[in-house]
Amino acid sequence: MSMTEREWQEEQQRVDQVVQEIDQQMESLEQQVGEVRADIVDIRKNFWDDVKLNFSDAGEMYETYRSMKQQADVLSEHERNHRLAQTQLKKLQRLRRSPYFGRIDFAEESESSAEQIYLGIGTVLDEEQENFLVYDWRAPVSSLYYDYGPGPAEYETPGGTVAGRIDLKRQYVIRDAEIVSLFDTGVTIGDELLQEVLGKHGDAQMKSIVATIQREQNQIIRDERSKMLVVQGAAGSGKTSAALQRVAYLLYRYRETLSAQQIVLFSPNPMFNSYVSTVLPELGEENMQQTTFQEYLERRLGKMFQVEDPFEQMEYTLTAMNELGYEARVEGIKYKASTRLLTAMEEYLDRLAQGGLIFRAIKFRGEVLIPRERIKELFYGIDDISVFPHRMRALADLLLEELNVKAEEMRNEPWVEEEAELMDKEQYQRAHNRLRKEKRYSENSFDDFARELDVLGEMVVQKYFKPLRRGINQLRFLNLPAVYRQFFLQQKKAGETAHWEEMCAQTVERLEHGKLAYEDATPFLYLKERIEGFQTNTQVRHVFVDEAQDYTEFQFAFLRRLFPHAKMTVLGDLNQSIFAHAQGGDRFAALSELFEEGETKRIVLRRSYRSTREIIEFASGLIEGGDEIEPFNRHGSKPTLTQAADEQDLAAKVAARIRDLQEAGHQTVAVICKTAEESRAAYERLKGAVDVRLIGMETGGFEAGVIVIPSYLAKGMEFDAVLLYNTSQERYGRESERKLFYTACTRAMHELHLFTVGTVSEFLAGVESGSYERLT
Ligand SMILES: Nc1ncnc2c1ncn2[C@@H]1O[C@H](COP(=O)(O)OP(=O)(O)OP(=O)(O)O)[C@@H](O)[C@H]1O
Repeated sequence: MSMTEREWQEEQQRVDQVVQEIDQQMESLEQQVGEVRADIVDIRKNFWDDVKLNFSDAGEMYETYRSMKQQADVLSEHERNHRLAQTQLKKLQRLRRSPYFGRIDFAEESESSAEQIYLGIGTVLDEEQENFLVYDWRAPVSSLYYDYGPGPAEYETPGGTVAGRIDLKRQYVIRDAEIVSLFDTGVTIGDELLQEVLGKHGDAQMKSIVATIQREQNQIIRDERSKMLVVQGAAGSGKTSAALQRVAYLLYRYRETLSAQQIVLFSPNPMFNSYVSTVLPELGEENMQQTTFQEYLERRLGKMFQVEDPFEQMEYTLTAMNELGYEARVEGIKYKASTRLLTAMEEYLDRLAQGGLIFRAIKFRGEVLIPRERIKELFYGIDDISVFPHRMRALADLLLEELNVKAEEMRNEPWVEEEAELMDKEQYQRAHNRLRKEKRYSENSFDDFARELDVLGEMVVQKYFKPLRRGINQLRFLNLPAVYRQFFLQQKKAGETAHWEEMCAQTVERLEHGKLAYEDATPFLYLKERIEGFQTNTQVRHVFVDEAQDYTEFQFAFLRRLFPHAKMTVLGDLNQSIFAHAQGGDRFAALSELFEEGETKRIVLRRSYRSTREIIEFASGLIEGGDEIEPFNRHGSKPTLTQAADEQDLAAKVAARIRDLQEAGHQTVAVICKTAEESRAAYERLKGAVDVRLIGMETGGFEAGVIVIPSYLAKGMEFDAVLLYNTSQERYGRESERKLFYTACTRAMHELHLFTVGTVSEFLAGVESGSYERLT
């Protein structure tokens, strides 16, 4: 539908009016901010003048304290207002540039005339503070815009459902207060606008999608009922985008009670954190907390072990297939990810309750003070067979008592007396004072001297025992690595396992070297927590897990326990299950068991927005069920496959393609290699010919330009153009590498180019030969 000249003018006039109002509000806010700032400076300057300082007696002191506290309170209240005003000011600045992006004319059932509802990233009220010039996109009424086209429509409010009719749905692109484009749309939010948004070049930062949120995404964003929201979404279907918009929505919906600190996003790697970090600030919201599961494991276990990270494990599974013990390790990775291990471990814990825990002797100056057997005896002698953590605490108390007895005995040992004699004057004085206070001095100076020595001896022993006591309080007498090891020494073969003994032996050996493999980290931590007591986080209200296909069932069970008061939003794509532990089956099904029946909701996203139709059609041939993925109708050139003669030819051809892509104006170009090893080699070959950056685990940030990156690190991100460095059968031949290959292809927005030396991967057999172009 085309817009008449007059309509356009009228719309621009309205923009002008709103901008005027925003200007006024900004002006008065700025003035307010200025005043508050002046006040703050003033208070700070006069802080000590305004409080009455008087410390002469208790009453006065209290007065002084009160007056100081009052001043401090006034100051912090002012500072809070200042911060709020400044946030508001920033939001208005953004709104001034682009006050809204959508409009619906909605007539409630009972009324004949429609109200015009404009949607932007924040609320703008008119001068009287009565009418909404712009509604926040998260307001209840705004969901109409995302859920319906013209015709009957309804939305939920806290007070109930409001039904009516949409007469018009219009979209705007406004830049610097000028309407750039304007169109009316049907049910789905304008393909035109989406086309425009998606056709753009990518940059190093993820964008907000408020203006074009799709109906099925809106369901995810606004869900308030589910305790567990599970999203299975195709590559590029907007899972991460929806998750971030959902955070913004929750912060708005529960603004009185929920803060950004109470929301945690688990992301795949630190680089990803930087990639998504601008989305929320762009919407005028504070960022939620971001972490990786590895970061958590490190924090909990890093002092005890050298903990392997998931990408090291990945690199091993992708490169070490010819090494001894490879199969056993991969088998172990799968077993240790499963709830079979969880069950076996629970049984083990039941056995441990009766006997078999392993302790460390408490040693002092190289000698055993309390032997292991004694600790064991004490532990299993505790009558109360309640839960482990309580028994541990009781044991610690018994050991502390035992330690006191030892201290008593030790007091008169020669080394103690020697140390006591070496004590300085001050310490002597303290011993003296103590005896006086306790009225233990007699008239006999010889006895008194002995007593003094006794007290000094006690002081010496106590000083030396301090670390022991601390250790006992931290339950360091428990030998957890040995307890974990023992499990693998005793555990009988579980199910279909061809390399059981070898896997167990490997596990035991690694632990003996102070190493904890990634697959062992969560089970180990679980065992530790079950025995010592779970450390939970009761502050967090919402946990988001992105790239959820990478997590094990075991890890989910763990997260659930770690955040007992949180709702969970779990987003992933089973077709991108690239870890060895994650092959096959609907692994999200088990998630519903973490909560009560009816508390879990599943949403499936089939539409893919990232890549052109040509790229999706190519990539979906690589996986089973790929035909269920619906490409968004945006066209580009067909993917290409270039045959290279050898490694040198390969690098030359890749470099030439990179130059072409840069000339065509692509900002972000990724050369994706299978492994870190291959990435390094490719980088060495390319760096002389083109300006490239090598990305590894330790890379924290993400910038525009050309990068060389291992496949598993590129996960979750997107690039204007993707070049797959070497897609030979040798590199991508094992069935377990299929999803890795697919994941790499789906990182491309506009162009996808494959290169190969020798026979190309068999995975391409599933792809229609017409869907890509062969080059030499
Ligand atoms: N409603 C939308 N409007 C505009 N762009 C969208 C929309 N939904 C998704 N996109 C765009 O599609 C691309 C892919 O989105 P996103 O990274 O969130 O997908 P994903 O499902 O997390 O992908 P993957 O599983 O491959 O990591 C991004 O560029 C995003 O901006």
